[in-house]
Parts: sequence; C-alpha cells; structure tokens
Amino acid sequence: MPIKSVSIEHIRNLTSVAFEPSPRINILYGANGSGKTSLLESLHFLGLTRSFRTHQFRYLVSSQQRESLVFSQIDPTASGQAKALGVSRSLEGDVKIRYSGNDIDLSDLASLIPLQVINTDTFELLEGSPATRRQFIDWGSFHYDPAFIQVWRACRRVLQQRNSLLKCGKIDPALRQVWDSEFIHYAKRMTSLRKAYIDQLKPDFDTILEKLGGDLDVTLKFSPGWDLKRELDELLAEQLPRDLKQGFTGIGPQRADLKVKSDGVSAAERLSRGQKKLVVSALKLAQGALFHRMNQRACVYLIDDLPSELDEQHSRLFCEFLEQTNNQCFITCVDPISLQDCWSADTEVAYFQVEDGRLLHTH
Ligand SMILES: Nc1ncnc2c1ncn2[C@@H]1O[C@H](COP(=O)(O)OP(=O)(O)OP(=O)(O)O)[C@@H](O)[C@H]1O
Repeated sequence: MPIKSVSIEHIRNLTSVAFEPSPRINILYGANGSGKTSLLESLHFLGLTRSFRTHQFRYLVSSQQRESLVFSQIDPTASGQAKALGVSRSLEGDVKIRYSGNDIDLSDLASLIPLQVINTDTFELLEGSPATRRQFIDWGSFHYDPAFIQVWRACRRVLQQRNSLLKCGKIDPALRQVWDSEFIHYAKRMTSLRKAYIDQLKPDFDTILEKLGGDLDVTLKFSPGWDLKRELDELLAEQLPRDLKQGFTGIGPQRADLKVKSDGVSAAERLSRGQKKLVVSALKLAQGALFHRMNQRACVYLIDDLPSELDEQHSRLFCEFLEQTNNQCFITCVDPISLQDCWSADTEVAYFQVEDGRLLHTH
C-alpha cells in the first residue's frame, strides 16, 4: 500500500489538512465546493508535482499563499517500512522533491506513486485528440519497460531537431539523412515498446470491461503513426515536400494513436455516456492490473465522483471490481449513502467527510 499518511498545506481551499488513509478504499464525501477534488489534486501533486485539473500552478496554490506542500509517509513496495516523501512547489517556480532524506527527480517520483485518475476528463480517452491516448499508452509503456523513457526522450529530441530544420523551408540532403536515420531508429524502437504494451493490455481490458458489466463489443487497435507495411525511410522521403511546407514531420510515433471501436465504429460516436464511462474506466483499471502483474505493486486510483453517469448496478460492479484489486483508492462523492452498501465486510473502507476545506474521519 503506497500512501500511509498525508499532510497538505495550501492547496486550493485546503489550508492545513492531515489524514491517514485506508490502504484500500477511501471515500471522500461532502457538499459541492467543500474540497473533495482538491484532496485528489493534492495526492496527484504528491505523485507528479502538478494538478490533473490545471496546468497552471498559480490556480492550485491557495489564494494569498506562495507555496504548496504535501508531505507523506509512503511504502511503495509494501515492505512494511514507510519512508518520508515531501513535495513542495512555489509560485517562483521552485519544485522540491525529497524522498527518504534525498532529493529525487520527477521520473523517480512518478515511479514511486503510480497514479491513475478517473474523472470527467477521462472521457477524453475516447472523445479527445490522439495526444490523450498517446499519453495513456506512454504511461503504461513507461511503467512496463524501463528502457521506454530513454527512447521516448531521444525520439523527442531528434524530432525537434528534424522539425527545426524543416522550418527553414529547405534541408541539406546529407544532413536530412543523418537525422532521418536517427529518427527511424528511435521511432521503430518506441513503436515496438508501445505495441508490446498494448498487446499485453488488451486481455486485461476485455476481462475488466466484462466484469464492470459492459456487455459491449469493444476493440483496441494500436496505430503506430505510419503505415508499418512500408519502410519508414521511403515514407519520410515521399512526405518531405509536405513536411517542408508545414514545417514539421507529418508521420512517425508522434502521430501514434489507440483506436477504440465498438461494433466496428468509433466508440466515441457509438456509445452512451454511461457505456463510455465503463470503457474508459476499464482502460484505466486494466493499466493498474497489468502494472500490478509486472511490478508486484499496486496503483493509487483517484476517482472523482464515481456514481456520476453510472446506474446503481454498474456502480456496484465497479466497486466490486475495485475491492478485488490491491489498489489504494480515493473516491469522491456528494452523498456517502450512494456507495455505502457496495463493499464487503472485510474490505478496509474509510469514510472522510470534507467540509469547507477541513477533513473529518467519520467511520
Ligand atoms: N486557489 C484557490 N484558493 C482557495 N480556494 C480555492 C482555490 N481554487 C479553488 N478554490 C475553492 O476551493 C473549493 C473546493 O473546490 P473543489 O473543486 O475541491 O470542491 P469539490 O468538493 O470537489 O466540489 P464539487 O462536488 O462541486 O465537485 C471551492 O470552493 C473553490 O472555489
């Protein structure tokens, strides 16, 4: 169980809040505007130094304050020995991450607390641009294969170089060949890591969608960003006039996508809102299941307003599934009664009432 205790200072309306979560299920309930989502954001800040709601830190830090701080005791490998993790960030841009007495960087932090968010933005996995689905694939690939982060960084660097040459409107053929061969090398490597990850994910996704009661024909297909039946160097050469005109590279792993179809057509167009929630939740839960199988570690799930969009039966199946996993879950809702009877007696469920930025452990 990763997070044993948390204390939060100066995040939105949370001036100073401390609590000890359950290792399994935590229900955070309270009226609109009480601070439930801010609590989830604080945990996200602890795991990634940023919010999932805004890219701009100035909106996250409490009004009149200059710095946010989340301090916790975590036990990422469930060894029984928790260590101190503190994350702070100031309006001036200073970010400090200390773990077990040492400064660590963001990629170390991301490995310590594998976070998954399920909220209304998660619908973007179906309805949004390919960039959202690439992020989803890359979260999994990052945790699936330690080599991925280096390949991803190298590929981004080469692509930036190639694009800056393209922006000049003409490109020396010898120079292009040098950059293209590097780009092709990393593009292929990245694509095989991403594809391997999605191949592993598919069976988990199918099983979980079925368990969530989504009696749906949904398929996942990884699309690498170019036609794999053709050689990438040939395609890049063919595409060059257009790339020069546009000033960027039009094909490659930066265009990868995950096609989600239901009954053979786009799931975003076909499915109802509740069905979409089941599909995007199954995608996120499948990532957690695969992560657990690969690393023998659980994820932390931040689930904002679980009951919304789901009827009673599907909410219940969702909770039943969460119970069967090892994940630590933080679930918000307005009315705790909506989730009260969903758990079996031996599941450790903690209820916290949120009121005006304060937290009360109720039962
Ligand atoms: N930077 C900030 N400083 C202080 N308060 C803020 C800041 N940003 C937002 N707030 C306030 O914090 C409160 C908590 O918002 P939050 O979104 O966490 O509520 P919630 O309990 O999730 O509500 P809902 O059920 O409506 O989703 C709101 O009243 C909001 O106006």
